[in-house]
Amino acid sequence: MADLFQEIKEKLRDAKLSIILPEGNDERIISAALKLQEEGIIHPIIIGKKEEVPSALTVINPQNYEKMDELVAAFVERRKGKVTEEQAQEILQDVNYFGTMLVYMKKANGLVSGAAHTTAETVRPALQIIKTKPGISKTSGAFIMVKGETRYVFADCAITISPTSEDLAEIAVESAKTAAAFGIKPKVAMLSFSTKGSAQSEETEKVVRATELAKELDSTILIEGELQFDASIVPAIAAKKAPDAVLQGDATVFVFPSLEAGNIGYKIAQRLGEFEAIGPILQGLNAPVNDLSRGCSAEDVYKLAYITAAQALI
Ligand SMILES: CC(C)(COP(=O)(O)OP(=O)(O)OC[C@H]1O[C@@H](n2cnc3c(N)ncnc32)[C@H](O)[C@@H]1OP(=O)(O)O)[C@@H](O)C(=O)NCCC(=O)NCCS
Ligand SMILES: CC(=O)OP(=O)(O)O
Repeated sequence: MADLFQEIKEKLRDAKLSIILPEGNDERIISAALKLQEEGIIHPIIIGKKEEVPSALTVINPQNYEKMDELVAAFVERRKGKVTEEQAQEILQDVNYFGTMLVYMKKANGLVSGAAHTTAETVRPALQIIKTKPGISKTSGAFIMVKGETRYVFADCAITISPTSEDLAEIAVESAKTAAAFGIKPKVAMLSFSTKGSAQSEETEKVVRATELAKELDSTILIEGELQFDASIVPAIAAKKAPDAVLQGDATVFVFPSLEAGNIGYKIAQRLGEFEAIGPILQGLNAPVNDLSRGCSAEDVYKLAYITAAQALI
C-alpha cells in the first residue's frame, strides 16, 4: 500500500490550498508550519503576532486585521439574532473564531487547531459558523489509525458524548466515507460489549438499531453489528461468535457506542498499541476544520494539515 501522505501530497501538488493554524504561540504549530512552508505544497497561515513568529511564515493578527469590519458583519449575519456587533468584535479576537471566519469567508481552505485549546474551544466556532452539510445532522470526529501498512478509521472519538441510534447510524455512514476518501475499503463494525445478541440491554439494542438505520441511510454499506471488538478484528473469534456475520474479523471502520469508549479506545491503540492516531477529523462539515489532541507532536500537526487540505478537495 502506498504511503498515505505521498498519495495526499500528489493530489494536492497543484491545488494551491492554504490552511489556517490559529495557535501561533505554540512551538509545535510553528515547527509544523515551517516544514509545510518549506515543502511548498500547502500554504500555512499563522494567527498570531508577526514579531513573535519566524519571518518565513505568513501571519495574520486579529488585532490589526484590515478586513475585520467585513468579518464582523459576516459573523453577525451568520449568527443572526444570537450576537450583536459589539459581541462579534470581541468574539472575533478569539483565534479559533477568527480563523474559522477566515475559512468561512473563503480566505483559506481549512483550519487545524487544538494543540493548545480543548476540543470544545476548537470545534464550537466551526459548529456555529461552518455548520454541517445539507442532510447531515451532526458532525463527528474520526481518527485514521496507522501502523505500518495497516489503516483503520475509529469514530466518534471526539464530539458526540451520548450518541443515539440515529447519531451512530450517521457516524457509521460518514466514517465509511472518510475511510474511502483516504484509501481504506470501508467495512464497518458497530461496536458493543455484545456480539449478535450475546447480551441484551438498552445499550446493545441501541447499537442493533443503529446498524439497521445505517443500512437504511446507505444500502450499499458493508456493515455488521452489534459486535465486540475481538469479533470485529480476529477472524477465528468472528467464526466462533458470529459465524453468519457479513464481516469475519476483517473490519476496517470501528464505530464506538459512546464518546467514552471512542476517546479511551483510540488513546489505548495509540499509546499501548503504537498506532499513529491522525485526527480527530471532523466529518460532515461544509469546510474542513480539524482538531488536534493537546498531546500532539509537531509531526501530528503537519500530517493533520495535509489531511485537512485533502478534505477540501473532496
Ligand atoms: C462539541 C461540543 C463542544 C458542543 O457543545 P456545545 O457548544 O455546548 O453545544 P451546544 O448544544 O451549545 O451547541 C452550540 C452550537 O453547535 C451546534 N452543535 C452542537 N453539537 C453539534 C454537532 N455534533 N454537530 C453539529 N452542530 C452541533 C448546535 O446546533 C449549536 O448551534 P447554534 O448555536 O447555531 O444553534 C460538546 O458536544 C462537547 O464538549 N463534546 C465533547 C468534546 C470533547 O471534550 N471530546 C473529547 C476530546 S476530543
Ligand atoms: C482528541 C482528544 O482527545 O483531544 P485532547 O487530548 O486535547 O482532549
